This record gives sequence, structure tokens and C-alpha cells, in this order.
Amino acid sequence: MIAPAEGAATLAGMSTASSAPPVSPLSVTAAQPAGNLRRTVPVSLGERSYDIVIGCGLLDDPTSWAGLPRSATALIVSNVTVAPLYADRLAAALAPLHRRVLRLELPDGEAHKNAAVLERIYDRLLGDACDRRTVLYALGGGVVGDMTGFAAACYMRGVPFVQVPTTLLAQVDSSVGGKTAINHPLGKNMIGAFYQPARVICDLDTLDTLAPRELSAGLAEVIKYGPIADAGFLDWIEANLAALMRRDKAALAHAVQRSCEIKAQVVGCDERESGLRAILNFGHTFGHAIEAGLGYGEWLHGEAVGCGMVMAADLSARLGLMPADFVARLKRVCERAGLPVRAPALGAERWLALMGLDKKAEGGEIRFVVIDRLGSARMQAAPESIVREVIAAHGGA
Ligand SMILES: NC(=O)c1ccc[n+]([C@@H]2O[C@H](COP(=O)([O-])OP(=O)(O)OC[C@H]3O[C@@H](n4cnc5c(N)ncnc54)[C@H](O)[C@@H]3O)[C@@H](O)[C@H]2O)c1
Ligand SMILES: O=C(O)C(=O)C[C@@H](O)[C@H](O)[C@H](O)COP(=O)(O)O
Ligand SMILES: [Zn+2]
Repeated sequence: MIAPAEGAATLAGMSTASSAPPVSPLSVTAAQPAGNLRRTVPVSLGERSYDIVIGCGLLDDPTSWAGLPRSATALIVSNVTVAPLYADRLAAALAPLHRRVLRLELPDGEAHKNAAVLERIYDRLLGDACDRRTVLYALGGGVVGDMTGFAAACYMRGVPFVQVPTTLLAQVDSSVGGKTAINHPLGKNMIGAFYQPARVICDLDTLDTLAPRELSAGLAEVIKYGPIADAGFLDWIEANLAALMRRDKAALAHAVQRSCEIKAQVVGCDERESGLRAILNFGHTFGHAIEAGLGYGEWLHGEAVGCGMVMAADLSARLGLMPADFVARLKRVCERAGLPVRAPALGAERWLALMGLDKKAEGGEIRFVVIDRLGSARMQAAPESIVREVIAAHGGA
């Protein structure tokens, strides 16, 4: 049963309580530094603080790796697609820090983000007698990052790990903030831990080899930050979408930087999602239902989030929080980014059952992230009749 409820959690409302810098609106033509576009975004979490380094040529730049934990052994965890592209260069960069740089290639894809494949990381660590100072490097997209982070959280009750994200989605979202997890057949990211990396290295050059569909999936999470936290960023995305889609490095650098700044501020206020952090889940209640309902990997995570954001925008409008033209605007930018916006026809009952398992649900009540004005989000339950209307209106019934 879904009933109306409140639960305001806005970045604007909570940012004053944080020592993090305020999230300020962006100018549409943000100035970019010259050279390799390098910039650093700090994540302020006390003793768990770390930097997100963004730029070109970072894999081969020794300064990217300076100051990371030194240890006898490192394990690069990647997958069969990414390792052939970048693991040699990463291993060479790590040689000064570790006597032994081991490698593990996991199978590729969301369908492999599960307990059986996670076990292979532990098998390798134990098989090679890796001690508790061993550093794990997650080289790949969000699947590799989430699984490596979870393995790092669990192995010998915690070893250091570094995120080296190679998809746009991973650079703007999954590598930051310490959510690590595997999927369960019944629900997305259901088994996991909060565990922060020691550093995040976003080499924009790795995005050159990304498939167009994956670039679009990453843009969904970039778009997300506009409605939830920064209306000016949504303007900037709309104005610079063509540049982003042709992988203009300055545009990508800015998109990754601004996304990471917003995520870092939210996580700095609420690391373990006791309130505010839930705004990062905009579109995800619908989106995770799509992923689990169709079988993991059928739709990409970013694709499901894009469609889910359009549905959540519509829910916000039907609840009287936003005007109808906001829904049209969000749908248009998602379409322009190459994202699907028509929901799969899972049937209303299946949608409701899947969303009932969402981590934000409490006491059987589904709670959604809604937009209450551009740049501000909060969590709210909704009458089941309205949720059914949304599912039907987007083709999901
Ligand atoms: N932890 C978090 O906060 C968080 C946030 C968002 C998403 N996620 C999770 O992240 C996952 C999605 O991440 P994703 O979109 O990166 O998917 P992914 O990890 O499956 O990577 C997408 C595809 O691109 C390939 N690839 C990666 N880098 C490449 C490169 N540079 N060149 C060519 N191919 C490359 C991968 O092998 C894969 O086939 C989901 O499991 C999602 O739940 C987690
Ligand atoms: O970092 C967060 O918090 C997010 O919600 C970011 C999301 O984009 C991401 O997909 C996350 O993995 C979802 O987390 P979950 O707790 O809903 O599984
Ligand atoms: Zn997501």
C-alpha cells in the first residue's frame, strides 16, 4: 500500500550544516584550465576523505598515483573488455608503489555483478596470499567498481582500494561516495557496504573507447544532478549536449567535475543515506524496477535511470509539485542524449512489487525522490492510484 507521506531532504536545506563548499549555480560558459584539463574535487569525510582527480593522460602521469598507499602487493580488478585496453598502462604506473601487481579479469556485464563472481576476487586474493595491506584497483565501469569496492570492504575486514573509472557513468557517479554492492536476483544492489576509496582517478581519455550507448547511459546520471541540485547545470547540459556527445574533452571535464562536486557535497553531508543522500536516487525507484524486472543487463543502468527520471518527474507533476512542462523538458533532454524514455510493459502489479523492495521503502510504503522545484529534491510517498497512472502513462502497464 502506498500512502502519502512527507520526508523533505533537500541539498539547499542541509548544505548549511556542512563544512563542504556551497553548491553554486554554474555559468553556462564555465572557464576551463589549459593543458590536460586537470582538476581535483575533494570528498570531505574526516579520516575517510579523499580526492577525485579528473583530467586527460592521468593513467600515465606519475603524479596521479603519488601518495597512495604503498604495499608489497596490488591487485588490479578489471574485466575482459577493459583490461586489454588499459591494464598494462595501469600496471606500469603502479610498479613504483608495489612489488607485485596482480591482475584479475572478471566477465563483463551487469548480469555478472553477483555473489559467484565476487567470490572470484576473494579466490584470487587468498590464492596469491595477499595480506591485509594489499591495495585493490578497480579498473572499469560501475560494475567493476561496485564489486571491487565491496570485495575491498570485506577482504580481511577491509583493505584499501582505488577507483579508476573508465565509463562516463562511473566517473560522474559510481566511483564516488563509497556505495559498493552486488545484485540479488530479487533486487538491485541489495548486498553491499558503504566503503570509501583512497582516491578516484578519472582519466577522460579512457572515454574515447566507450560505446555510444554507454556514453548515453552515463549522460543520464549527469542529467540527474541538474533537477536534484543545480538548475543552472541543467541549462548547461542542454546547451552543451552536442559537445558532450562528440566527447569534447573540455565539456566532459566540466560535466565530470560538476557532477562530482555535487555528489561530493551530498555525500559529505550524509555519507550513509540517513536522509539527504537519497536525492541521488532520483529516477532509481522506477529505474531499478526496470533493471531487475527485465533481467540485469537488458537495459543499462543509465538507460533505466533516464526513463525512471522521466517517470519520477511525471510523478512530481501529478503530485502538484512541478509543472507539466518540466516533464516534457526532462524527456526531451533524455531523448537528445540517446536514452530510451518509454517504459517496458512489465505490468502494473509487477512494477509495484519490484518497487516495494526498493531500499527506500519503509513499512511496506514505497517512497520516491520527487522534484519540488528545479534544483531541489525530496523523498515522498505517493498514492498508489497516482503511481499506477504514471506507470500506465509511460507504457509500463
Ligand atoms: N556505487 C554507486 O554509487 C553507483 C552509482 C551509479 C551506478 N552504479 C552501478 O554502476 C553500474 C553501471 O556502471 P557502468 O554504466 O559503468 O556499466 P559497466 O560497468 O557495465 O560498463 C559499461 C560497459 O562499458 C565497458 N567499458 C568500460 N570502460 C570502457 C572503456 N573505457 N572503453 C570501452 N569499454 C568500456 C564495460 O566493459 C561494459 O561493457 C551498475 O551496476 C550500477 O548499479 C553504482
Ligand atoms: O550514491 C548514491 O547514493 C546513489 O544513489 C547513486 C546512484 O546513481 C547509484 O545507482 C546507486 O548505486 C544506487 O544506490 P542504491 O542504494 O539505490 O542501490
Ligand atoms: Zn545510478
